Amino acid sequence: MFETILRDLLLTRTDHTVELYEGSGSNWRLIKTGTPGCLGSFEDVLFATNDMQDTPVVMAVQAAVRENERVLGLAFVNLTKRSMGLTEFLDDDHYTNLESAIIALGCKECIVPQENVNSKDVERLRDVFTRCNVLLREKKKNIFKARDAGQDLSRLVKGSPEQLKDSIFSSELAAGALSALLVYTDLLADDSNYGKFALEPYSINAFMRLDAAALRALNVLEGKGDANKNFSLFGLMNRTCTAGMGKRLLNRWLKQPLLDVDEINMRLDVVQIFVEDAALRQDMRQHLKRIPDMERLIRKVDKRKASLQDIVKLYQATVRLPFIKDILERYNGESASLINKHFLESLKTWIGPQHLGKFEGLVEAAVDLEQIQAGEYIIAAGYDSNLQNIKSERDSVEDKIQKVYKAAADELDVDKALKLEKTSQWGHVFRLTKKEEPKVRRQLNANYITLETRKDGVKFTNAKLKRLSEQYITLSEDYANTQRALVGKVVEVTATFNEVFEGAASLVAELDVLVSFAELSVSSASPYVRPLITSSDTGDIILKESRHPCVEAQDGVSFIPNDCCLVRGKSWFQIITGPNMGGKSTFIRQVGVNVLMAQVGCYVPCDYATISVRDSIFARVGAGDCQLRGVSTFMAEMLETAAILKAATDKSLIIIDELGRGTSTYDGFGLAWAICEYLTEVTRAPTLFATHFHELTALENSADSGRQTVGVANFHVKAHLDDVSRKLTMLYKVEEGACDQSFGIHVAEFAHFPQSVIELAKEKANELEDFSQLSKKEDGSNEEVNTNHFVGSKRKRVCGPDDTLWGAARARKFLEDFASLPLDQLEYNDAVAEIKRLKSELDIDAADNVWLQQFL
Ligand SMILES: Nc1ncnc2c1ncn2[C@@H]1O[C@H](COP(=O)(O)OP(=O)(O)OP(=O)(O)O)[C@@H](O)[C@H]1O
Repeated sequence: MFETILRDLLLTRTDHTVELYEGSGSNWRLIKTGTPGCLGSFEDVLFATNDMQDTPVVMAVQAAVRENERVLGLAFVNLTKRSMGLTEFLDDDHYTNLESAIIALGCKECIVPQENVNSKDVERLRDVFTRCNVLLREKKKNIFKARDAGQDLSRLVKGSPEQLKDSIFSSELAAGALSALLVYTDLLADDSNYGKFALEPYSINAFMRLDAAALRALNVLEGKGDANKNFSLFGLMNRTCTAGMGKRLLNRWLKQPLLDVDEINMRLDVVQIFVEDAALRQDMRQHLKRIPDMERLIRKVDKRKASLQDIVKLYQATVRLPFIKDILERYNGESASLINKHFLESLKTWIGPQHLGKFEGLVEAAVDLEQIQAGEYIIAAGYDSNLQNIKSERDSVEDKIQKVYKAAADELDVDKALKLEKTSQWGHVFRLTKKEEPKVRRQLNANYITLETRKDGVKFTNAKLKRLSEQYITLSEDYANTQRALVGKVVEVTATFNEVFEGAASLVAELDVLVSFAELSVSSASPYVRPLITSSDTGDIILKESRHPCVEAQDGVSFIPNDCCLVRGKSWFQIITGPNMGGKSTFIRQVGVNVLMAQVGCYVPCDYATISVRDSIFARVGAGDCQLRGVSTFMAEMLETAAILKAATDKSLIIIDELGRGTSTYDGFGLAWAICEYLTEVTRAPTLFATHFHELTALENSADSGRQTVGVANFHVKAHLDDVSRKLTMLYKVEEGACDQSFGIHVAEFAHFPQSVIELAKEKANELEDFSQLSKKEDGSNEEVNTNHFVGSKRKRVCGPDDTLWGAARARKFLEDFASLPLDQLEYNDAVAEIKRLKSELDIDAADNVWLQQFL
């Protein structure tokens, strides 16, 4: 139960710290502390029976304003991986850069300087951490000072301190954050940390940027409520088989998709090898499967907490490495030089006699490998002469004990009823059953010492056995102490190989994930394909017959594949309309998921794919759990959209689903249109915009109005409505062109609404449709007039897309003409005449345009 509670508090909810006290009465002592970012000594409990899937990171952040710009200094420590880093960057009001750094680093906990004010700014900062499920703790400002950072860091970090200077002194803010973090984590108090940490170069632009909304929309990581493991990309892609290491790397890779075309192709090359050669893949899996979590074992060795069993596990991993090398050497295809350079060269050095060969020799000499079968991990007696002597002496005492036993059995003449037993209380003793005891009671009383009489028999000894037993106990203690000291020495020597182990562990983890990608690609019902990758400035995003990997993997779903062609200047911005439940969300998300998978280095669920690298994916889909954060659904939607408008560039990918549905139809449509215009004209990112506002489809023609857009195209998801039975069948096929019906009431019928509710809904929808065409005259009679309300569930348009488009272009012209009048140079009367002229021209043009008339 303790393990379960601990897992919930520290791994799932990540909003608590845990302290464990030991004692009784009024005397209690704190013995363990853990927080989501520093699991501390709880690590052993948390991962005693479960693999460690993720390595938590704790960070420190402090902000300052320089020349009217917000600068953030960030430092982070990964205590499991023993790595740390620091960076400084500019950020906007929404802290979008900070959010992507939190996601990419897998931060679970953050410290910030205590602010006395409860400003909007601090609130927004807090909101970022809440959104990302990070425990935020405020710490005294004075620990965020850069003064000792350089000195402290040089004690903790491997390598020459000279190299550190640049990182430290280039940013005082980040160095201050690092100082605070070192105080908070108390790393300097434990000298086993000295010289052990790797300083990682980190830049917020190193990987594809993902924010919390995108992670959620694309189902990247496992969620608590997931019905099965294929619900999330992590669950689906996790076919890793090493204990823990592969899982953790996959977790990290999913949060850090690559940007460099060559790096992506390198991963894809390796995946391709294992996709194409099934035997190679199977053999590799067989060996990877037997590799324990080397990273955790190394850490135990580092902390000198490893047992002999841990050392044996490391040994079992190292003896597998030559097999892995042999499998890699069997490959002689096109990418042989890559395999050689990336894996084989280092692998060969590590397993050679100078490195792991020595370690294997140590284990084989020191550990009694034969006893392992019996589950005993002990130092072989022959490894140490002292140990050997103690063992021989103890063996001879044991022989003598056997002789005494035999003599007693002869003397008491109770045949086989006399037993010799080893107890913890008295050492070796004799035991007779209660039934036999009366027969020899006289002899016992005369020559033996009775120790205990219980149901299971009488325990007794004699002077000889007592003396020998005491000798045996002393020798056993000596033996155990000598064993312990020797295990300590073995662990000490093992620690000298840690750097090699670390290299080998990361190589094995990488192979594990890449083989896992290959396994997924070939084992799916329709195989995946290798994507062609182009840089972000060139190429399009073309996915032929693409699928959503997680939806496709659900039982009972027969997935209908769809093409998606985001072509620059033509269909870079796509508006997707169609009935509820028609598959719009699934389609737009699947494009995001495919792009993410490709940049992680995996094959994609398509028949053909070419992808222009994206530096970020922004997604606004679904409401999420915003109520918990004290924000209304609509406000959350607006906040997420604001972040997209601020931070997206032409190198991003934007996915927006049903924007503006949380407010009135008018406001929603207005916002949606304005956002689309901004995205097509300013941001210019490839975008998939799923909407129920059919009027938005008019944007497609906006290029005709002379504006520079990225290429807007309409698509719709198809559904079939049977005229006779009124049955609606979703075809899930995405086709070109707009759709002008929403079928909302049909979907309600599917959901088995009471018939009376359905009927009323239809009636009211019709009323609204009529209302949009009829306006009541004052005398109460109905007269058909042209109104321009965008209302009605089916939104039968009084003004069509062409009206809107033409009208908007004409209105723009009027405003431009008006703006270009030299009013300051004209006489008053001339100015009035000019304006009247413009107005009357507009009136004439607007006579046939329903949309324009509403403004006149
Ligand atoms: N291509 C497909 N092939 C098979 N089933 C699909 C496909 N796309 C979607 N579905 C199924 O249809 C369901 C509804 O899809 P989705 O949520 O994408 O519809 P939607 O158009 O966004 O609906 P709404 O407008 O109501 O939000 C999905 O849960 C999925 O089970």
